[in-house]
Amino acid sequence: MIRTITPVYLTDEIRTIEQTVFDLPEPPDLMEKAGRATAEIARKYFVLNCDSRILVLAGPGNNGGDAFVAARYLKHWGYAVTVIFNGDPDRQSQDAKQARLAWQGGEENIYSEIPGTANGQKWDLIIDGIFGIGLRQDRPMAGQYLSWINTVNAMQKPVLAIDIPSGLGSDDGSVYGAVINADITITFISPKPGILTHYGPQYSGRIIICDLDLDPVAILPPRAWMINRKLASILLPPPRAANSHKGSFGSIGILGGNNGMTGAAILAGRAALHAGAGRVYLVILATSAPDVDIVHPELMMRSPSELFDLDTLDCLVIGPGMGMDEFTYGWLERALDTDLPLVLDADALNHVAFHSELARKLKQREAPAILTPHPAEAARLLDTDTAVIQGNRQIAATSLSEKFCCQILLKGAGSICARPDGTCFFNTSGNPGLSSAGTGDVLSGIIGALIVQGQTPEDALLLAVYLHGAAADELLKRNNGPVGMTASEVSNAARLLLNDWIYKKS
Ligand SMILES: NC(=O)C1=CN([C@@H]2O[C@H](COP(=O)(O)OP(=O)(O)OC[C@H]3O[C@@H](n4cnc5c(N)ncnc54)[C@H](OP(=O)(O)O)[C@@H]3O)[C@@H](O)[C@H]2O)[C@@H](O)CC1
Ligand SMILES: [K+]
Repeated sequence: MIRTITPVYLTDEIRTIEQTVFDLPEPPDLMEKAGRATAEIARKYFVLNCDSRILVLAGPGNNGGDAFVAARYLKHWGYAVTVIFNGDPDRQSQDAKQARLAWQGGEENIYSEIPGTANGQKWDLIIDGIFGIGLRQDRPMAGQYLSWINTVNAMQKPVLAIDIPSGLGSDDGSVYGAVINADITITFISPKPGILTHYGPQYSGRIIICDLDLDPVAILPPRAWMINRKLASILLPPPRAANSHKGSFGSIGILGGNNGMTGAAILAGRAALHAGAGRVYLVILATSAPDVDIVHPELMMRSPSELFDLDTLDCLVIGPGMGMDEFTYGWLERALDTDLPLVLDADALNHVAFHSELARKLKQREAPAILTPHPAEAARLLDTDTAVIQGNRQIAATSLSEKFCCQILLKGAGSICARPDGTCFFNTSGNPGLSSAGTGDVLSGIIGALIVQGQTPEDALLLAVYLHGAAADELLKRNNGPVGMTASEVSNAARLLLNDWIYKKS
């Protein structure tokens, strides 16, 4: 299954692939392919005509080499192209030098500075080839390159980034000084983690992958992949059999909703219903817990002990709005002692972070568990701070997975699903509309619902994360967000989408 989906490589891995290709008896000209592909994307995706003026920024390395090649093709196709380059020609690689000379061989000029900002009005497209995966993170960006990036961003013109928006860390998605704000990023060989997570989704715009006619998976087995529509469709449950019954779709228990937070448990419960669970048992811990959810009376209310006495449960979601008192500690301990698949969210994670005996139980249990921390919860679990988590989300997610021997979903822009074997998946759906209270509760309900319907916890997690983000994207399309998007709407939209996908309506 995994072989058919899109791999994601770290910079070192891309370098290994590149070196393997260069060591071939007759290596392909990767820079020529990369530059030409860039020019083709410019022509295809941006509104250009024969009068269009294109500004190409070429940096000192091979990203700049790609830019020179792109400039040559675009010029050849009739556009007015201006190239800016102020690197040291003597320090260019052989390929980049050749690309520059081929541009100059066409008697074209090279300028060392972007013409004054007043002239910024004249560009129809800006191509960013300043830095790619070779951006040094130990050297703060300064001087002319910092100024180029700020100048381009201030122009607010269409921007195509080559390989990765300049200034973005290709492995971590951090901002190193300043970052080009791109409309489209054409990325080579594989998408880089940095464009998929942290600040990447904000600055990369639409991502177009160009494999340069290589089969990277055959060269280097990947350790990370993208979660996209293609992967989601592979993971979908089959259409329901005509003679199915509620028992066919499993029973989920959800425990949370302490005083002041009953909504969290209700949201998770409703989401589990919408995602197709056959039976949903809900424990609302609040002293004034309602006997029934009037909107969804299908939810079966139970006390905690009644829940644990059920012999039909297939998965337990524990934590949404649960609170941190000693009783909840006890219920979590009891959950960890079951052999049910568990989804641990919110305060269940905080309990694990603060009580080493719970962490030990979690690590030692044989049944699977999924932990769904947001960055602050992840920081507590790793005993660090949020900035460290966000500074390298992939490392944080894999460290958590290793530490607790569980699957981890590190939430936030570009959510990461990590497995204890060190592999991980980057989600590509979702938008800032999800930044509101309750969306995490909905997600935990969806994950659990897919598990009780028979999916492996691994598959359920990937599909749930993508579905949850895609539901938010649907709401965005209909202008129900990002401002004011609610968790309940995400839950409803997820149901629509899941049915659409399973029954191939879209
Ligand atoms: N891999 C592949 O298979 C393929 C790769 N290709 C392309 O090559 C790109 C990678 O090229 P790359 O390795 O030359 O690095 P790149 O991003 O151009 O930057 C290095 C230059 O920037 C400089 N520099 C760095 N940090 C800096 C800072 N903070 N502030 C200031 N300067 C800084 C650094 O200076 P130095 O450290 O040497 O002093 C050096 O001059 C890749 O992204 C893709 O576009 C394609 O052609 C086809 C296949
Ligand atoms: K770039």
